[in-house]
Amino acid sequence: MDGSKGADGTPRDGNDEMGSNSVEAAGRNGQDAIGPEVFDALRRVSTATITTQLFARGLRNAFMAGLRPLNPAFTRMVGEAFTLRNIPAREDLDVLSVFKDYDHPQRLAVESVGPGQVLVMDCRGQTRAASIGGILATRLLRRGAAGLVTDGAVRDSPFFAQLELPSFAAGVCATTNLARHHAVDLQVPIGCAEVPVYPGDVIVADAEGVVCVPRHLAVEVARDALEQERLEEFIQAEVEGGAPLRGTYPPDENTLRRYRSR
Ligand SMILES: O=C([O-])CC(=O)C(=O)O
Ligand SMILES: [Mg+2]
Repeated sequence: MDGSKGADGTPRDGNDEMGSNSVEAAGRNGQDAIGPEVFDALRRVSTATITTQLFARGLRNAFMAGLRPLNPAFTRMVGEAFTLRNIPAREDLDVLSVFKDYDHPQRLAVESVGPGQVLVMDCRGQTRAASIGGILATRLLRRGAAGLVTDGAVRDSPFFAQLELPSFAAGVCATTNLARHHAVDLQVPIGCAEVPVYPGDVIVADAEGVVCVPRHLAVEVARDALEQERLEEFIQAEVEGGAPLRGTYPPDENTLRRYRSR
């Protein structure tokens, strides 16, 4: 990519407070190389901005439409995806006694999510049973998880409304998971709200919802998203001050000059 321009075509200014160099260095070594400054940057930008940055790179299906935060006081979330895939339940297999096995995939998933990771569950959009409940979510919190995401439902939702763990779901349903879901695989590619999620992708959420950033794009999206928001803050102030859209949004050369010399 042209070093002087962001992915949305807007120029970057020089005083990048995240420090582009340190960020790019952090991403060089592949799977284990996303630096904390990248997560910090993604935590500071909106999911809307991130979807624009992904769109500019050809990715149009990254936002998990329809998922809502369960505790409006805890929506900011950034972490690597730890995935759990469910298939439809079968009555003869999915009975209460399966949980006598502490290594049941649903329980194993909860006990495997690492500090800073986000448990992302594929429930095929099926909300007529819970995918997780309050006790398991509490365990995730104690393990240091960054949050949980499901395209199914949760049970114990009044508890989730108080829980200090960012949690996003497509609905609420008191019925236990076994009624609809059979947990099968951990750490495999999944679909969540029709969005592909690969283990290790970077999951970002705010009050609007959840977006999945493919891992290999996390560094540049974080960098360019910060710059997009700086510019948009300026544009917002211009529009609040009475500026018309023409020349302002998107900014023409005049507006950009004033932005750069502010
Ligand atoms: O059966 C479940 O989904 C688990 C549950 O209620 C909980 O974790 O509190
Ligand atoms: Mg419960």
